[in-house]
Amino acid sequence: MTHILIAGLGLIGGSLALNLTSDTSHTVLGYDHDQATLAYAKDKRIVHDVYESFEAAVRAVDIVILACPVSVTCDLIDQMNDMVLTTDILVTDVSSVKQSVLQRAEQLTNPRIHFVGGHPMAGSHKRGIEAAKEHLFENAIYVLTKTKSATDQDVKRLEQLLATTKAKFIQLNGEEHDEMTSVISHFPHLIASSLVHQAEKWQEKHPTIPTLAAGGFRDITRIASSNPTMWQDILFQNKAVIKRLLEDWILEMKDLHQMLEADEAVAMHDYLDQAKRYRDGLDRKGRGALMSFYDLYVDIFDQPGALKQVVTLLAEATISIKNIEILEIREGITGVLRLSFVSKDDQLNAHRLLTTQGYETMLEE
Ligand SMILES: NC(=O)C1=CN([C@@H]2O[C@H](COP(=O)(O)OP(=O)(O)OC[C@H]3O[C@@H](n4cnc5c(N)ncnc54)[C@H](O)[C@@H]3O)[C@@H](O)[C@H]2O)C=CC1
Ligand SMILES: O=C(O)C(=O)Cc1ccc(O)cc1
Repeated sequence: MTHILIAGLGLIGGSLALNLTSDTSHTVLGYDHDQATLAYAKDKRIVHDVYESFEAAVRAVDIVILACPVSVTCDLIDQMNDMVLTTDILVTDVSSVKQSVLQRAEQLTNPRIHFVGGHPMAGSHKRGIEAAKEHLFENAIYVLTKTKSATDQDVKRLEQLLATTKAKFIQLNGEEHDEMTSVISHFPHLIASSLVHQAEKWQEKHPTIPTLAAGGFRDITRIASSNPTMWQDILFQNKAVIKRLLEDWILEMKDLHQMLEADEAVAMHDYLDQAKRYRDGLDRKGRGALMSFYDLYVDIFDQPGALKQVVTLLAEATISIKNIEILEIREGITGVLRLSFVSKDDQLNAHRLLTTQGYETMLEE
């Protein structure tokens, strides 16, 4: 029997708990500072038992998963270092930022603790245990980072433990991780929020702005609806990289301003074209750092009956859909469904099936 502690039973900790309890050889314990979260976790059997004391919980297990906000995770590593432990413990985390966590982990002097950094690169805009989902990490990239207190065997053990998540593991060092996640996750978050602020400011002049905010604006600002407390923590924990990206971004915006000022239409076209090429290529390169899928666009009419029809057709043909998004649709008017599939085969089979049924579809190549 492996005894596992999850410290921080929110969206990520709760989702991992749901995975780990599905294996009967695991006893999963939970620790959180929020009483209601502990009560919910126990009541819904998301964990086998809960603890109000972090130290008591650590003493009861062989493996600890730290799933609190990044700054709290750093403090918990320090607390574990001061504990007198009688058995070896494999410790990992789930933090979106790695260097600040690894810095603490590399300072560990407690010989009982073996630390492997972790980051499952999937989530949602929701927070808290009630949003936890067992399948949250399916096909997602799960980054692992070895520290000097851990062996390759520890990394393997963690991969085996987390195999039920169906995530894909890769190893990166902290610097690589923080630079890459800044580019594709943390910094875009800041920009999404700034676009929303811009819309809100312009709404003073044009009150109908929200009515016009259609597909493009909604697509690019979706992540601005995420948990502000968590993102504030991430941005400050990864401050050095974010500041560098922000400086580059400001220079690039100045270049764009200059192109308009000087009527450099060709340069602007090239800028947009180069972005389109790179963006189009991302989906073809298989799974990115955040997941990429094989997409199919389908024209539909008259929601929600039409949506049900498409989903039923695909379900009957056992083609599984990973994600559905409705783009720019209003009741009773033509709309576009974006269906995402995990494999190229599913995408092509869905394309064939729906076109033979008379649907107008477009494959994202
Ligand atoms: N939300 C997302 O999409 C993703 C988040 N992460 C990382 O996962 C970690 C957790 O994020 P979420 O689960 O989304 O947040 P969450 O807000 O859903 O859960 C955090 C949990 O930690 C608990 N907590 C907070 N401070 C605590 C403290 N001092 N002592 C004990 N418990 C405390 C909260 O009560 C809550 O249950 C963060 O480090 C985040 O960077 C990683 C991948 C995706
Ligand atoms: O929903 C999205 O697009 C996300 O960006 C989810 C997410 C949030 C934080 C992470 O560290 C990893 C993934």
